Amino acid sequence: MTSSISNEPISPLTGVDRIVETRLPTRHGEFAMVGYEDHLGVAHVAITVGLDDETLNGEPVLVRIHSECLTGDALGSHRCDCGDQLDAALARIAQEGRGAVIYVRGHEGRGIGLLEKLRAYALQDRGMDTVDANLELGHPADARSYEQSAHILADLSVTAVRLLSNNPAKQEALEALGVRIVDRVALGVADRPDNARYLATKRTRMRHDEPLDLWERLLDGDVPTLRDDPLVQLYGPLVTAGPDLVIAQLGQSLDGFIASRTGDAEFVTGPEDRLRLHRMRALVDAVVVGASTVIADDPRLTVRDCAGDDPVRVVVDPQGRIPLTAHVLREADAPTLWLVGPDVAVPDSLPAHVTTGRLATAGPTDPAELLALLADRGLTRVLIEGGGRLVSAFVAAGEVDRLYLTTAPVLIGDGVPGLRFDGTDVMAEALRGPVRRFALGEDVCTEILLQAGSTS
Ligand SMILES: Nc1nc2c(ncn2[C@@H]2O[C@H](COP(=O)(O)OP(=O)(O)OP(=O)(O)O)[C@@H](O)[C@H]2O)c(=O)[nH]1
Ligand SMILES: [Zn+2]
Repeated sequence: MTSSISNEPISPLTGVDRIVETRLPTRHGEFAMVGYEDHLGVAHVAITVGLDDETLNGEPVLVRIHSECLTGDALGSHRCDCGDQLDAALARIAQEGRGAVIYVRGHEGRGIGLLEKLRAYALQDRGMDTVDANLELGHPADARSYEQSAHILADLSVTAVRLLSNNPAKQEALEALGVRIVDRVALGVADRPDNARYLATKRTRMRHDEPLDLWERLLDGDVPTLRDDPLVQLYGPLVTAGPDLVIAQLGQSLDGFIASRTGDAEFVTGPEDRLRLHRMRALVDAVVVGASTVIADDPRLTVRDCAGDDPVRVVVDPQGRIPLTAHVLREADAPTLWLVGPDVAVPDSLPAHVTTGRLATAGPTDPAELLALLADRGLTRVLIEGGGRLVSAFVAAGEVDRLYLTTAPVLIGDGVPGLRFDGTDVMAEALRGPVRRFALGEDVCTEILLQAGSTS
């Protein structure tokens, strides 16, 4: 039992009156707003964008039918996901440039009213789930009717809908009222600790969709409009950056070392930062390291801690120093591009996953030249992963768009330094950029926007 929705075709007797039109500037942009009154005297609003366009012509329109929820929408309650969904729906529609949010009043508490919903909350505080709480109070699990929504859609000349909802029963109820729904678009917002049980109940007992994995969505290039989700905040800009992107990263101690003086770099930063690194690998075409890093750490450079494809592993090795036993040369778990200087003798028979390329000199590699070499091979989204010298060269050359420095709460005292480049005499000339900070377990990852080219 998921709804008490009437299957009656929509009738003019239960129609809505269009009362007023105005505009609504919001942080998502400006919307048109239409106020309606239904036959019971309840007011509803449609918040729309791009619908006055003559070209609408039967095109499916992105629509959110949003049930009033004072606690979630207005008070920001985390007991439910309504506030996040409303925000995400407005953002999505604004982004698409066409669509409507129909805000249905009288739907409070799945149609049982505000005070009854609060009574249901009180029962849930004592352990009952959201369905049983409604039943215990003598209500159906879902008491909503969608007739006013169907009428409002008709009034807006929307004849085909892409419904933003995770609730198949809502789609069925609207279809029973004659609304043509061509697609149901998931409105994925992240679960929160406070609403996890409620959302789980909606999934198991009310047929709501399973949550979308945010990371999988980001990998697909889809950036959900969850402004306060750390995953979206940290990786969203990398997903939307387009085909050309150079990022660099280092994990270091609070006193600025990436390894001890013996070169031991194991566990400088914690597991959360390691996951961050694997995610960044998954978002680029190529991950670039210097020969010293391969010699010291023998890294695999693959994506293992999260879903995602392995990037091409690029080793910058102008003097041909890395051993043939290095993991990246020996193991075919991902393609490797081994870049060596003009005079380095490369063995004839290298494993099939290894390609070689020639650098112009045996001296320090010019970052711009290296990026051009990678671009020639179609590798235009690049992560400079380490070590300190390579990252420093890229930063100093002004070739890094975003630098990620994770600092761990550990003092090494002496060791392999992180960033070192020709400094400035006065602080006013020091390299700065807009920063964002992300707490990763005990570590702090600082992102600095360096805007490639700004320092050269
Ligand atoms: N009775 C009751 N209503 C609740 C509870 N939590 C949220 N609501 C109401 O549920 C309504 C929203 O319904 P949901 O089940 O969250 O979502 P939906 O509209 O069916 O589906 P989506 O389109 O995916 O959002 C709002 O009116 C909320 O006030 C609860 O524990 N009990
Ligand atoms: Zn709610």
